[in-house]
Amino acid sequence: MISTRELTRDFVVSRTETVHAVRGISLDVQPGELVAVLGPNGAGKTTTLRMLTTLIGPTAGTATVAGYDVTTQPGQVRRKIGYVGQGNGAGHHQRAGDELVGQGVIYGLDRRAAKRRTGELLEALELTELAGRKVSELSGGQRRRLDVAMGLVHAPKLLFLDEPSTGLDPQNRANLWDHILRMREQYAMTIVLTTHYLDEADSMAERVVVVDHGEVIADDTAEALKSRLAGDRLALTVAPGNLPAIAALAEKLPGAKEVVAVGDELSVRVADGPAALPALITAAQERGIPVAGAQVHRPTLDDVFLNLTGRSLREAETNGKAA
Ligand SMILES: Nc1ncnc2c1ncn2[C@@H]1O[C@H](COP(=O)(O)OP(=O)(O)OP(=O)(O)O)[C@@H](O)[C@H]1O
Repeated sequence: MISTRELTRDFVVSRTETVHAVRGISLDVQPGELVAVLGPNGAGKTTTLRMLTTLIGPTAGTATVAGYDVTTQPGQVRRKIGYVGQGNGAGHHQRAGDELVGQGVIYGLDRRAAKRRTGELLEALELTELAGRKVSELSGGQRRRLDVAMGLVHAPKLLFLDEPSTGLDPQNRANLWDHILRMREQYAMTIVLTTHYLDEADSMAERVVVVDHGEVIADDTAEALKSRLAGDRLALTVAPGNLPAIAALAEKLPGAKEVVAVGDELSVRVADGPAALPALITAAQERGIPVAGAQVHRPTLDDVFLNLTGRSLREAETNGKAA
């Protein structure tokens, strides 16, 4: 569905400064995949999406989207894809239903087909009762759902969503996601989205592409990334006097690293927490070391990012760091 090779985009900001926003991204997306592109502010996510949706051209490299080349066949690409940008495009004084019909006509549907499609989408996104409302009168969550409908009016098989849930409260985020996943089933779509919500990428996407400083630094399922790059952390509570002995046992666990004792707790990073924990407790019992408490902490995608870059994605977000 998507194939890029060394896709690159520079922005010349002044005679002395060029921003290397995207530095040679090679990516393949198969039909039906749901891919989340994750990275801190300024990582190059939006720029990549803008190239794939033909809004801007690459400086170098190639990209084929839905069978067409983004540089030489942008018109064909646009007809095949849907794009929901950040803070999207519905006109504020238009009525929601009219906006959708108008969008359908722009995409070449005749008025009747556009109205039929509008009815279908309004229903699927639970907006039917709001069709007569002006866009400016919709809530943030409703407006975002309308944005998604706008991107789907011409029934694309490939949908790009740029930070679809940014600015929504948790309830509206969950609701938007319900709708997106339902639409995906209904229309058998491939979806590529950008997000900086770690939990969202983790739970929704089957595949996570981590981008930093304009490059892909990891690309796999969230589960695989977490177990390969971060591992689980075991935390055992024992009497302080027993910490050295239990630390020695922890060192022998498969894939053990970062063995740290703090207070009465021993922490160790292992490849497979649920398997390692009973093994460690058994070994402790055999040596007569009582274990007062034990927990397995599964890693987050933030642990993965930290592991890859030495920075936390959350910190990078808070500081608003740019590439
Ligand atoms: N039109 C432009 N002119 C100059 N620099 C740009 C332009 N668009 C983007 N950039 C720069 O390119 C880099 C990548 O920006 P991009 O918007 O792709 O990041 P992002 O990962 O989408 O970030 P965010 O999560 O904040 O949306 C940033 O340093 C940004 O300042």
